[in-house]
Amino acid sequence: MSDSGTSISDRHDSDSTSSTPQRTPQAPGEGASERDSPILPVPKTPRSLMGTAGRVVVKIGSSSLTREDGTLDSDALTALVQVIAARHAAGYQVVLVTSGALAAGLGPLGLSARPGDLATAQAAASVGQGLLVARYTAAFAAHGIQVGQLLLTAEDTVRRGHYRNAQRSLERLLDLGVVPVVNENDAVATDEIRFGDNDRLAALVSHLVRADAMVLLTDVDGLYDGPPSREGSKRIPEVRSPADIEDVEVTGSGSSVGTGGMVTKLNSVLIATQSGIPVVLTQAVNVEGALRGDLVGTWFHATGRRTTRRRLWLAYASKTRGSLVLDDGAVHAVLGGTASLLPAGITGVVGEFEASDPVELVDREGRVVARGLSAFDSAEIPDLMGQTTGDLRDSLGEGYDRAVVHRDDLVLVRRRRRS
Ligand SMILES: Nc1ncnc2c1ncn2[C@@H]1O[C@H](COP(=O)(O)OP(=O)(O)O)[C@@H](O)[C@H]1O
Ligand SMILES: N[C@@H](CCC(=O)OP(=O)(O)O)C(=O)O
Repeated sequence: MSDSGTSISDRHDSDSTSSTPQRTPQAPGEGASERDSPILPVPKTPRSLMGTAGRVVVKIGSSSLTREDGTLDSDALTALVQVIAARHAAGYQVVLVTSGALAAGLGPLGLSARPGDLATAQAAASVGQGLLVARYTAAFAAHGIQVGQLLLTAEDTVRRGHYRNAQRSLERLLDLGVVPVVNENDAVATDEIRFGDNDRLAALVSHLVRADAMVLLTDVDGLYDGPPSREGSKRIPEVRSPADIEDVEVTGSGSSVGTGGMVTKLNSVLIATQSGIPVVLTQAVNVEGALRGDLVGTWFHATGRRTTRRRLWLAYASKTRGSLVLDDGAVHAVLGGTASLLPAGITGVVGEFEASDPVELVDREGRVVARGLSAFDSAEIPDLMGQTTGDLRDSLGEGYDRAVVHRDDLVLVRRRRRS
């Protein structure tokens, strides 16, 4: 139990925006809570909920934890810990997702800049991670708080089994009043499975712990309507839906130490808000105000309700093996949100994949419409294309009269435009 007597949350979908510090025990796992919610209105997510959000994930980027010379900024770290410790003492739960391992490892290895090759970057992160957690351990200890380190890869946040393990550890740590300190497992994450930035990791951790809100801390005070360095660019205080920021210019390159710039932050925001978790994006120095619900940075309202782990994996963490080309009717049906992809709507298949592999569903121009799990091997599909399920049953037999991608195994990437 935490100092304040809080215990694990009962994290039902309906609970996601109305938390108080008092929580009731929950058995970790998936069960009914991992099923998609029925189509219900998205609860309102005003900033004022921050003040009483029972469980918050706070992510701080490398740019906010490093000095100009690239070394770790202990003062910034101490200031952040002070704010989180106060929140913890008030009976609220915080999961900290922190970057900075690589930066912390540069000095001890005599490196002056981020290494270009993966192996040296991994070595620096390996050296730096120990130092980083030692700093956090000492800084939280000054407030009587224990920290627990969790190093995750993309797979751990979405793959069955891995996901449950991570979820169980996080729940137990929070139950014990520990502040979990999470980073990507840089030393072992290969190019294939790594995030590279911690922004999406923070969103998937927020989903995993059913956070009530997520705070992204960086070196700029929120999302600007153009690159912040450009004269005249203004901060956007509030975003109600992705359509609000369709025309905003964002770049993937950010500070010299950060990875992904604003692009990965907006991806992260999309994952969280579509899962029912509102986000505040602001400068690290504003963390106290952000947690209080002050008008700092950019507030992104939740736009959806909690989605299944499988759909998250499909949308954000899986690597597709090939693609299915859809005719216009199939594109329209799939974008409608309730139809499965039937063989009749497929006009082509690209790449080699096996049944159950993730594939992209693309329109005639090659634009990705959705991602899904194919029910057939790529080699089988040419014989099914363009045929109705009735014809297929007659010609190939039962077992072929079904969807190529079932609705439950499909996530939209492009939304139907309002007409
Ligand atoms: N439209 C925009 N609004 C705000 N920041 C932007 C925008 N486009 C690009 N950026 C850049 O994103 C950077 C933050 O990303 P990054 O360096 O990866 O930070 P972190 O280390 O905190 O993850 C900012 O320094 C800013 O220059
Ligand atoms: N896991 C890496 C973080 C990579 C990174 O730069 O992330 P971010 O600063 O969030 O863009 C580290 O600890 O160095």
